Amino acid sequence: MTTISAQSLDLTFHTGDGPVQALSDITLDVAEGEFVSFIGPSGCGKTTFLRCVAALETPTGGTLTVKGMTPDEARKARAYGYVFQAAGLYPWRTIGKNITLPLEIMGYSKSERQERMRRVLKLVELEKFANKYPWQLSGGMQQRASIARALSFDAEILLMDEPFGALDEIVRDRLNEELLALWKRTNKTTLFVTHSIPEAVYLSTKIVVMSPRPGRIADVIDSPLPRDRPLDIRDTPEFLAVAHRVREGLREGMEAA
Ligand SMILES: Nc1ncnc2c1ncn2[C@@H]1O[C@H](COP(=O)(O)OP(=O)(O)OP(=O)(O)O)[C@@H](O)[C@H]1O
Repeated sequence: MTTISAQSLDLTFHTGDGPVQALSDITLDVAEGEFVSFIGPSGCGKTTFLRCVAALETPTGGTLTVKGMTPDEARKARAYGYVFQAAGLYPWRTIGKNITLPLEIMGYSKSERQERMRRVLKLVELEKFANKYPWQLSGGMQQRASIARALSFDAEILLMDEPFGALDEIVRDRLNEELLALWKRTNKTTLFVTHSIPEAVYLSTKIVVMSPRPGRIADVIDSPLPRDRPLDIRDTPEFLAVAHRVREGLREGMEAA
């Protein structure tokens, strides 16, 4: 079943310096349970596309549906959770209270909030940290807490905008493995923005390679890799072949721009 469908999507920002075309003719279908990465140079519209899905931007052309609804209807139906590059946790609230905050706003009862908070902290293996404050956690743990918060209200779609961009490579590798395991357990449809070719290839069932000015799709790669992916799959010829195709797509996109 198609969860997200973009048909000939355009978005032009009108700025003081004239129009900026951020997205041009984006046509893409994302099936339920897929893990889709968006990769491309800075300014190619990756974040803008996610923001359109989240109803934070309004396209100026084309159509976009989320679970058969307009993005705004999907937002009201709480179809997605959003994870940003910075974990965005409130420093004065404990990890547990950061996670229950959106649930409180949504009107869940106290016992339901506690139950959900415990469940999602367990999913990201932070169950012992509910009473700690964000500054008592490492950057990677904070990002996991932020993922737990996005999962807490059972959104079917997870939107992740470079969630591991600020982390060192070893932590990032571990979080990639954990995210993959989490995705397999929860089967969430995931849209994931990254600048890293290995990260995109390791995580995704589909890789969308974008090119800049205006942001267009240069290539869409359906990954031939199995869903079970130990980290050392990155040394296999199949993995390297996909990585090569992504690199080619990025290069061709840059040359055409
Ligand atoms: N609110 C806005 N007003 C005007 N221009 C904008 C706005 N938001 C984004 N843009 C422009 O739209 C283009 C796409 O931006 P976007 O942030 O989506 O790119 P990106 O691929 O996510 O980049 P990065 O990898 O650096 O995060 C850029 O040229 C950006 O300057």
